Amino acid sequence: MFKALAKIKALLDPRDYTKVFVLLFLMIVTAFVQTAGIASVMPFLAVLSNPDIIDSNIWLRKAFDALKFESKDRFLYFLGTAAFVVFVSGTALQALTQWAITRYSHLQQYELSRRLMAGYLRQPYSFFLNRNSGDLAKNVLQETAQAINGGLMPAMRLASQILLAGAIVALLIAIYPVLAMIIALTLGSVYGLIYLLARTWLNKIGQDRVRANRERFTVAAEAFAGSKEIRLLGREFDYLERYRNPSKRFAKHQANSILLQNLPQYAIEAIAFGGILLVVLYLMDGDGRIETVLPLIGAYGLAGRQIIPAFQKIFSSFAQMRFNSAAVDNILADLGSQPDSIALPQRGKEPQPLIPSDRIMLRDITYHYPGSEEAALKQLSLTIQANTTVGFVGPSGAGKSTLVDLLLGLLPADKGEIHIDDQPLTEANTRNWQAAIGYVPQHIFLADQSVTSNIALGLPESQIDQAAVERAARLANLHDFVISQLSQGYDTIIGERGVRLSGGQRQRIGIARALYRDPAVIFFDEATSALDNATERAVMEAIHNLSGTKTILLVAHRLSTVKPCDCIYVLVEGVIAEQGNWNELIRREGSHFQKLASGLD
Ligand SMILES: Nc1ncnc2c1ncn2[C@@H]1O[C@H](COP(=O)(O)OP(=O)(O)OP(=O)(O)O)[C@@H](O)[C@H]1O
Repeated sequence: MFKALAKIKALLDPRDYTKVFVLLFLMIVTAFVQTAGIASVMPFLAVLSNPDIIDSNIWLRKAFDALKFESKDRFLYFLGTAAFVVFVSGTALQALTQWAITRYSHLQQYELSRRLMAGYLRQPYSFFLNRNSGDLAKNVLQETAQAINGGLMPAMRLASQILLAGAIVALLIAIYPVLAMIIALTLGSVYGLIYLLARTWLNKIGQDRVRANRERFTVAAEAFAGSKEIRLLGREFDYLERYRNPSKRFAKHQANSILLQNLPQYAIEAIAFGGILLVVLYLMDGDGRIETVLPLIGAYGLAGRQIIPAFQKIFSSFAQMRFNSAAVDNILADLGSQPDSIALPQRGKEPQPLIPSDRIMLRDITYHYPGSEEAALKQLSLTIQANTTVGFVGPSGAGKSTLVDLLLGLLPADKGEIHIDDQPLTEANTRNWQAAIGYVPQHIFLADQSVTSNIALGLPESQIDQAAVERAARLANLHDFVISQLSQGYDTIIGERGVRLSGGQRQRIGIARALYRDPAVIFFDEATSALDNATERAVMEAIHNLSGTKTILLVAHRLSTVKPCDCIYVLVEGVIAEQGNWNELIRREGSHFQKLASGLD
């Protein structure tokens, strides 16, 4: 139990701990006032059934005299009104507590999902290589709600109901100890027994719920991302089947946990009804005087009305916390310590670009992908002179994209160093290095936004420099197309993943995006493969025109793309096999480059 509470504490924003104490204070006051409401009915019923009790009962006499009442009838009205006011205050306080708990919990849900999202965004790039994006989105959007609604909320409710039930039981003990003990023990043991029996099962279905949810999100994300291929292959039914099983398991577990939470209520209601009849008979069996019995019955009736739901809520909170402990664990695992995390850049505070003026140097770089035995890069060393254009070619799987990702500061080398001029690339200056870079990847990510927003990706509209957008679009050979063929020019929305554009147009948006910041170093990773020959020639001409003023690194399959490069590196199985300019390499007999040129490698 303490472990569960410690986990729930870890879900909270530490800045909000004091609010938990305020809530606890509110709960204590509520429990006290509600119990006072129950107790306050006793003097009223005692006087109602026998007005002469005012003379014989010392407390009633004192109150009657102190408040200077003259008639017993008026005193009775006063007692009734007082009981009503205290009772209503208790109920109002209960409503206030529930409101505060609900509001606090929902704000914590927002805060938790924001913290988790920030945590993910801070993760190193290698984290995303091993995680499913559908799973991450599900954790941020849905599982945080589950952890709060099924972990934090019930824990709060548990505290408030334990306080209330405790206070009522204490009152009942003060009135009639034996009966109070019987009631507390009966309720406690019925609920306790059901909980003990269901505990392990709740754990099991809670864990499977998390698994089933992950599976159904992954299948749904795959089905929509691959809708084209799935349709062509006619695999819709297979995807539906793959979705059906986890989806059904998920629904079943949710329903079963709710059913279990409510199940004892029905049994307890029957027991309670019989119990009240027994209490009445038992009390009447004593001295049997109505003025003694009626206040007790009244107090027990009201207490029962409060205590049974309180026990029910205590039980359902325990059950809910047990069922959702796997969801809480799942969030905490990702929220936990993130030793590799990188601080997010502050808004409006662009890091100072780290621009190479002399060279970019790699020394003895080795890199293994996580879980992979074979190194993708093996003791690779090379020097790129600043403001030159270099090309990387090589057979598929040779390590070209891996080399680019290391140079981009996205993957950390296992061994070796990268130097920008004389500065080693470290965690501290990676953001500065990245601020100097423009990157066009193999697969361009496009947002379902306007052309302008895609070129200035992620920037708020007010901060977009439209002149820079157009300059970049002209360089990428995109401007004429946007102006003449898109109905709303740069404001045209291009659809999810750019579905309303051709492959070549998408790639040109990617190129314009890389050029938008007017970077000093530009990486093209197979960036022109989707362009037709004429467009590629035009784009490459524009890019090569930048050489001399910028450092340009090109990864290419089409050898013609790297022909004008100052230096071409041939990568084979993670090492630089050959290097030189086009003329040198093409003349080398039996070289890898010759094989690549003739299409044999
Ligand atoms: N995320 C990953 N996890 C494990 N291994 C990977 C991962 N990405 C790439 N690899 C492996 O690393 C090696 C180099 O891959 P890389 O993508 O760098 O090659 P490439 O030269 O760019 O190939 P291509 O020209 O086909 O794009 C390959 O053997 C590949 O299987």
